[in-house]
Amino acid sequence: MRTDMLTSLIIANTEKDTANVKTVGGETFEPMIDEEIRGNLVDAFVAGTDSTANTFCYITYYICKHPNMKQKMISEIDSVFSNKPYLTSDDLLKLKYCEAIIKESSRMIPVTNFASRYMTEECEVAGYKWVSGTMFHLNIMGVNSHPKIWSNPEVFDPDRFYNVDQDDDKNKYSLIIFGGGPRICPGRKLAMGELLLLMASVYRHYNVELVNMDEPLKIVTASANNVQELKVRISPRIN
Ligand code: HEM
Repeated sequence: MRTDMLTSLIIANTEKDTANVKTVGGETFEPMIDEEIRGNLVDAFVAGTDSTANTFCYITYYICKHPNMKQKMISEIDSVFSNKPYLTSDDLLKLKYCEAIIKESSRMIPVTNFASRYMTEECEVAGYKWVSGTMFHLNIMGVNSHPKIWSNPEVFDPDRFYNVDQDDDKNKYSLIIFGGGPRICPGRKLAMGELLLLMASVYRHYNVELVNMDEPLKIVTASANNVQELKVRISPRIN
């Protein structure tokens, strides 16, 4: 069997031998019908395209504004590429400074400002009782720029995430670009892999510069923070 997403959706919960129904802990799981498979694919395209494309624009903007950091990133990319024609998934794990840049760019401008939760039961949050039917909006932008959590939150500084313990509480709960809990973004690992590969592939071969270094990033905020325009000058690198 191939391991692509469509195959995985088609064979999900399919017993290979006889029956098409699987029972786990008394619950029955059946293969998805075509509409469900289509729905999952549409979800992935809708949630996974603009999010990653916009994040790549934020990254481009911030590193072009900070030439020293850009140079450090390029040195890392060159050292991991070495003389290889392409990168493996293991190589991507070595791009620690690039990963820090992705996180810091997303902290400065998250793709979405809010994640929402609808309470189906009465609950207690922050010492208050809330009735069933309450809708909570998690303020992602607010958390990612909270001065109690981040020193100088308005300053772009990838070192916040470079060579630090990724599992400490601050990293786990204070940077919520992908949401959290059972509804956390299911595409987060794919998105990180895509962004690392794109950064490495572009900056290995090209110089990218902002056409106008003084122009602020033009963003239109709807459900996502969409980059309206980002003019860059691209030229081949001379190695
Ligand atoms: C940089 C890229 C991305 C960012 C910043 C991002 C961010 C988010 C956020 C904040 C949520 C809400 C999570 C929550 O409510 O706790 C979400 C949900 C979701 N994302 Fe992503 N995402 C990205 C890429 C992707 C990709 C590549 C895919 C799929 C291929 C994807 C598929 C989804 C889906 C299906 C949901 C809804 C999950 C649910 O409601 O159970 N996302 N994403």
